[in-house]
Amino acid sequence: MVSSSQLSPPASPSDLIDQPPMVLPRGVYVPMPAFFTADDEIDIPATQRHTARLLAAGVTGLVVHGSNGEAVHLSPRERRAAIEAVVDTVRHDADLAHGPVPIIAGCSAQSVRETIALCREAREAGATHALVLPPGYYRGLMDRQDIARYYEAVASSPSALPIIIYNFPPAANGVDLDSDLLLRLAAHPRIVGVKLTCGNTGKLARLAAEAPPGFFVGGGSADFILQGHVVGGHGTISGLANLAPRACARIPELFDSGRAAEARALQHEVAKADWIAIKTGFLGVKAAMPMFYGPAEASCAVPRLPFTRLDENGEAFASIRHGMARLLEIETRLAAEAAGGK
Ligand SMILES: N[C@@H](CC=O)C(=O)O
Repeated sequence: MVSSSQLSPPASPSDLIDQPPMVLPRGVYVPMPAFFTADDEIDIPATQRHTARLLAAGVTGLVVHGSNGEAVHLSPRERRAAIEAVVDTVRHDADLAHGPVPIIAGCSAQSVRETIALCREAREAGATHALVLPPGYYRGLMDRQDIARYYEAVASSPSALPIIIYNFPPAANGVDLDSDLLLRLAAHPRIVGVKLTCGNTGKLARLAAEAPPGFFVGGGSADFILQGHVVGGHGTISGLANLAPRACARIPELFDSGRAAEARALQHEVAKADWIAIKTGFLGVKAAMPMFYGPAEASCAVPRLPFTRLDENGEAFASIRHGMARLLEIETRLAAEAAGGK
């Protein structure tokens, strides 16, 4: 799924300073869950297993510490450990024939200073980009100028990584950046993309039309991959791709090869399953891991307190079992086809 050779291999932290921002290739980016051991520590082997499986599925890039990754539950030391586990797997992946993989770290904080510090730590751990929510805690005191100042100051710091704006209003106290502000920010040379979890495909179309070349306009949920692609978006950064990376990638491929009806039919299935993932959030994605990857991954379903794993006899779990069954069939078929084609 990587379609660009513009990326250089993961560099040592000092190499990344002063380099031009890496352009994100079109494709499927996966915001990974955080995995915990029975002792509530970061589960490095589970993190690496999942990284390897996503790479084998051909995903374009990985996101550590997005909303699916329980970033707000992690200490700085744990954030670093998870990024390093992913970076290490990517660097040593023997099957990685398709080139370097962007590793995007969630680096959201409320002040410019703290956000830059998170970016610096993520860069030192090997991340290539930072995914940053607008600050929302003091929403009532902030105007557009403050939001613009926040992003431009972070992006201008030599310590920061290239920035991807994370427009997800429910996670930012309702702050929803419009296309005028996003286009202003896209002009900054180190603000290199946006994840639109707001689901506003009109905004997505305006950005695809008017953002500078190389600015990545990504949908932020799997339920509008086709809609975003048709209007010129560059891909998706979607939690559902943890479970069905091949189905997510297949939608634009079908469309581009002139099979629009099949692309639409697949998008319908993905959107139905994604609605379950949207309603159950990271708990649902985690709960579905053993369904998609086998009972040995049951420990992956465990979140950090105050959350608890979904009750296997409860309604939410039943909705996952039923609502994702068709997607599981499709993903299994696509995986078999890929294996057969090798
Ligand atoms: N629905 C979103 C949630 C966070 O951005 C996703 O799919 O990742």
